[in-house]
Amino acid sequence: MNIACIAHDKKKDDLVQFAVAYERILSGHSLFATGTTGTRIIEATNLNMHLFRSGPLGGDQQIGSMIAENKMDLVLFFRDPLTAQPHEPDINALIRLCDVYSIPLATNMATAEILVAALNRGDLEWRNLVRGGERLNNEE
Ligand SMILES: O=C(CO)COP(=O)(O)O
Repeated sequence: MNIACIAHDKKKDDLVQFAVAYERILSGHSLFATGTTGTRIIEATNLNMHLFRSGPLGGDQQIGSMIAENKMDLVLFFRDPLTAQPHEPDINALIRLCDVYSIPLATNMATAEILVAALNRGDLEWRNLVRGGERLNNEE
C-alpha cells in the first residue's frame, strides 16, 4: 500500500511517536510524506519515505495529485485544528480529494490507530483491486 504521512507543526511529535510505535507495520508499505514531517520521521525511525515538498510549498498538493491518479491508499494527516495555516486551501483540497476518491483518511491519532490496525488485518486489500482495475483500464 502507498501511505501518506503529514502533520502540522504542533502535531509532528504525535505523528513521530505514532510512526515509532507502528514502525513494524509501516515498514511493510511504501511511505510518502510532506518534507518536514517526513524528515522528522526518518530521523526517529529506520523507515524509508519518499519526501515531497513541505506542505506550505506544495507538498499537500503533490500528495493530492497522487490521490487523483489513484496512487495513494491511505492518508495519515494529523491536523492542528487550533492554528491557522497559510496554505489552508491546499489542506482542504487534499481532504476533499480523499472524499472524492474514497481514500481512508485519519486526521488524528485515534483514527490513525484504527486505520493502521485495519491495514495490518488486511482490511484495505480492496485498494489493490481498485488499483488493479485502474491499471487494466489504462492498458486498454
Ligand atoms: O503543512 C503541512 C500539511 O498541511 C505539513 O508540511 P510539512 O511536513 O512540510 O511541515
